[in-house]
Parts: sequence; structure tokens; C-alpha cells
Amino acid sequence: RGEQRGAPGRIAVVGGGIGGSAAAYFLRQKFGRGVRIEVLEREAVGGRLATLEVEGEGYEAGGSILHPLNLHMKHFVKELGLSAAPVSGSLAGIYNGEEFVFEESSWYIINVLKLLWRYGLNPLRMYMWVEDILDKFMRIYRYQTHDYTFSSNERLLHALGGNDFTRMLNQTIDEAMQKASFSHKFINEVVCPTMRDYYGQGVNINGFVGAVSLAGAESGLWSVKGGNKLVCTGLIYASKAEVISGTVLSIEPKTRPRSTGDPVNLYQVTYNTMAGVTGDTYDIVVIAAPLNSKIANITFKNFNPPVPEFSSPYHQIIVTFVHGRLNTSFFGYRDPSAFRFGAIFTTENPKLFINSLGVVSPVEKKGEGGKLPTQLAVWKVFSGEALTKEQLGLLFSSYDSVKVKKWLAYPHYSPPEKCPPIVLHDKLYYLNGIEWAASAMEMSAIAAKNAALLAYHRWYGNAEMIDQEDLYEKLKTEL
Ligand SMILES: Cc1cc2nc3c(=O)[nH]c(=O)nc-3n(C[C@H](O)[C@H](O)[C@H](O)COP(=O)(O)OP(=O)(O)OC[C@H]3O[C@@H](n4cnc5c(N)ncnc54)[C@H](O)[C@@H]3O)c2cc1C
Ligand SMILES: CC(C)=CCC/C(C)=C/CC/C(C)=C/CSC[C@H](N)C(=O)O
Repeated sequence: RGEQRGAPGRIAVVGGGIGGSAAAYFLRQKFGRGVRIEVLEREAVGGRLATLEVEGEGYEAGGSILHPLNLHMKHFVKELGLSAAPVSGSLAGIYNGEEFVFEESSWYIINVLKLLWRYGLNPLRMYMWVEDILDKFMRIYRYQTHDYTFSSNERLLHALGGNDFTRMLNQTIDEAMQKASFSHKFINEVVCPTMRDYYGQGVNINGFVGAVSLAGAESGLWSVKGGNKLVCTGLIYASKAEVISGTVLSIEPKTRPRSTGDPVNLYQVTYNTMAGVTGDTYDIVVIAAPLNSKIANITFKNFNPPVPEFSSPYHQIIVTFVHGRLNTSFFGYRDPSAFRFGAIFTTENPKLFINSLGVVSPVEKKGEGGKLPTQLAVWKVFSGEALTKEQLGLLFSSYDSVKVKKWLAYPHYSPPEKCPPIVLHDKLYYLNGIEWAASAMEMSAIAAKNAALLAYHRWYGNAEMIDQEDLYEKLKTEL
């Protein structure tokens, strides 16, 4: 047990996205009512969870879908009195730039036969492969329920899936699936389009984020009625944290004398507000924004040893909402009435200027069933670069409104991957390193709980709760 027993006075959370708002919520749970928690946010609470208005209705422009086993997000929705709505699926087609290599049917049995015919047992084996990974991944909830925490992302992943999980960070999903004897055809025509849709990158992304994408293609997906960002505002409200509108510029360690005479270690956080540059001191700081010069460009002053620089790039994604009619002949269908796909995925082809496109429903009408693709509908197009007028003209036979959102969306994955540290300094924690394993809402929530538990156990010197080996076996016998 350590020397510091009194509760901390003030905690700063930098960033009000799902990571920061969940951190505020879990920090409140752990440290209790006495601590003052401030969330410093430079833009809107929600961060990469945001809606965009098209034709008077809101649509998810950032993080949109959740897995049925994303248990933190499920718990938040229940706790905050929000509603989960199923993501309505449309018929999917996989387009290779010349033709559709796979066309989903509305008949389940036809799909099974088509998949078997083209890919043999690959789809079934993939399902089992992903379930095995998901099973191990689910161990995190048990560890966190028992208050255990990890001081690095690698240790966290190792505690879930041993060397198999850490190895997945060092190889591409292509290599991982080839080693598991999946066919090239299946990887190129089914796995790659999923990666392109979800992470805007092909099968060269790391095996772990690849497996997360494949889990994200399972059934039972859902989203939050009214918009996923409602979870962030709800969590901040529930945590009774104060939101300060400002851009954090720098963080610096300071030692101040206490009234008792002993020195106390604090962090000076300097931020820019509408009223000018100001700042405050905090006992604990949690950074819940990507430390990248193009995103949260924070200077760490006078740290010894210095806080390392994280220069790895984030991947640009452009989300374009188009209210219009699809030009089905672009996809080789001269007769629009024969075109039934409301979700189009693409294989790797340099000629293609889009990653995917699909018909979407407004956040208030989630779960009500989508429009037919040939009707006037709102299409959500994912691409690496902004679409030109000419490209929009190729994709749509007519359209009346276009809304664009540009994101530095998620890490540009390039294995072997090393996740940035969680502990940047004594009581300075960083959540977004986990994104280098996989970027998803639930991953940020897991990182937030892990950081809150870590901050708590390190503050009170509970070393036995941190980085425990063989937790899975230990907790099995604890039942
Ligand atoms: C287009 C898109 C689609 C996605 N789809 C899905 C999906 O379907 N399912 C899923 O699970 N995930 C999805 N994701 C990923 C998911 O949205 C992110 O992993 C998650 O939202 C990250 O949350 P975060 O709180 O960690 O970071 P952010 O949401 O980025 O939050 C960081 C916050 O910090 C603020 N900030 C940054 N710098 C500073 C500073 N210096 N001072 C003060 N504030 C600062 C930012 O304004 C931001 O609000 C998607 C992401 C994108 C972009
Ligand atoms: C963390 C675990 C175990 C599962 C998460 C699975 C999941 C829901 C992954 C989705 C990740 C993601 C970045 C999706 C982006 S785009 C999705 C789609 N094109 C859309 O916008 O609807």
C-alpha cells in the first residue's frame, strides 16, 4: 500500500467523446462524490459520435453501429434511460469495379447455398474463428467487474487472449487468415470489403482490428435511438462532471507545498477558451483524445523523462450523405427495377473511388426499416477523398442535397503495431492508445474503465489489482 491515502481533489479529463465521458462516469464511481471532475472539450461533446442533418433529419456521421455483446455501451444505454434500436439491414452486394461478385438474396437458404457454392466452408469457419476471438475478448468484463486493471494495452490484450492476441497486432488480417487456411478468394471478396467499409483500409490492417470488423458484420447490430452521442451527454450528466469548453494546449508537472508542509505533485493544464488562455491544476489527468499533432496537439512541458511523441497517422475518411436516386447503370444494372441492393461493398480496385455506400435511416427512426434502393433515399457514401461533382454524377442519376463530413477517423493501421502507453507519467493516463489495437466505441469504453480503475488503484497503492497474471484461471476458481 502506498503513501497517498486521502482522496484526490480534482481530476481533469481531456476530451468529451465516448472515451472521456465514460472515463468521467467510471472515475466518479471509483473516487466518489468528493472529487471535482472537469471534462475539457474543444468542440462538441460526442467527438467522433456525431449526427449530421440531411433534409431535416439527423443521421449518424461517425460511430454508428454497435455489437450485441458490446456490454459497456449496452449498460450505458440502460442506465441512462436511452433506447437501443436494431440496425435494419438491406440486401448487400459486393462490387469489384466491373461486376457484383456476390449478390445477397432475400431468401436465407439461397444465401447459404450461394456462399457454399462460391466460398465453400470459409464463411462458417470464419464465423467460428471470430466467435473464438470474441469469447476471449469477453473476459474483459469479468476482470473489470472484479476491479482488475492493466497498466498497458499489450498487458490487457494478453490477459484476454494470451500470445494469440498480442500476435494479432503484429500481423495483417490477411496473414492471420491465410495462416488459418482461409482462401484468397474469400479474403479478397468478403473480408477485404468489410475492412474497406469499416476502417477504410484493406486487408493490411492488423489481425485484431480485422477480427473486430468481422464481429461488426455479424447479426444483431444496434445503435442508440436519437443518436449514439446521447450516451456521451448522458454519461457526463450522470457523472456530475463539469464541462469546460476549451482546447488543451499543454500539461506540465508541478510540485506545490501543502498546508501541512509536505509537497504535493499536481499537473498544470493550460487551455484556450473564448475568454483567452487560462488553466488550472489537477491531481490526476486522463487524456481521452488521440495524441497526434493533427488532433489533440498537446505539449508536455518539463516531464522527466519526457512524454514520448506519438506521430503515427490517423486515416482520413470522408462521409458523404446524398439525398437522391442511385444510378444503377454505374453498377452494371441498366434496369433500375432489377437493382435490389441497399448496401454496396467494394473489393480492392484502384479504379474505385468509394469504399462503400448504403441507404441509411435517421437516428430518430432507427429500426423502422429502410427505403428501397431505387426510391429517393438518403445514401451514406464512404470514401478516402472528397467526391467530386463528376463522381457524384456517376453514382447518382439525380440528387437534391449533399452533406459532407471529413474525419481523421481511426489509426492508419500498419502492423507490426505497438500501442502507445496508458501511463504517461505518475498520475497522467492516456486512453486512446487502445485504438491501435482496434478503434470502436466499446474499445474506448473499455479503455475508460481500465484507466479509471488504474488511476484509483495507483492512487491508493492497491498493487495487487494491477497486471495480475493468470486472471482467467484465478477468477474461474473464485466462482
Ligand atoms: C466515420 C466513422 C465511423 C465509425 N463507425 C463506428 C461504428 O460503427 N462502430 C464503432 O464502434 N465505432 C465506430 N467508429 C469509431 C468510433 O467512433 C471511435 O473509436 C470512438 O468514437 C472514439 O471515441 P473517443 O472518445 O476515444 O475519441 P473522440 O470521439 O475522438 O473524442 C476525443 C474528443 O477530444 C476532443 N479534443 C481533441 N483534442 C482536444 C484538446 N486539445 N483539448 C480539448 N479537447 C480535445 C475532441 O474534440 C473530441 O471530442 C467510427 C469512427 C468514424 C470516424
Ligand atoms: C469491440 C467489439 C468486440 C466489437 C465491435 C464491432 C463493431 C460494431 C465494429 C464496427 C467498427 C467500425 C469502425 C465501423 C465503421 S463503419 C460501419 C458502417 N459502414 C456504418 O456506418 O454503418
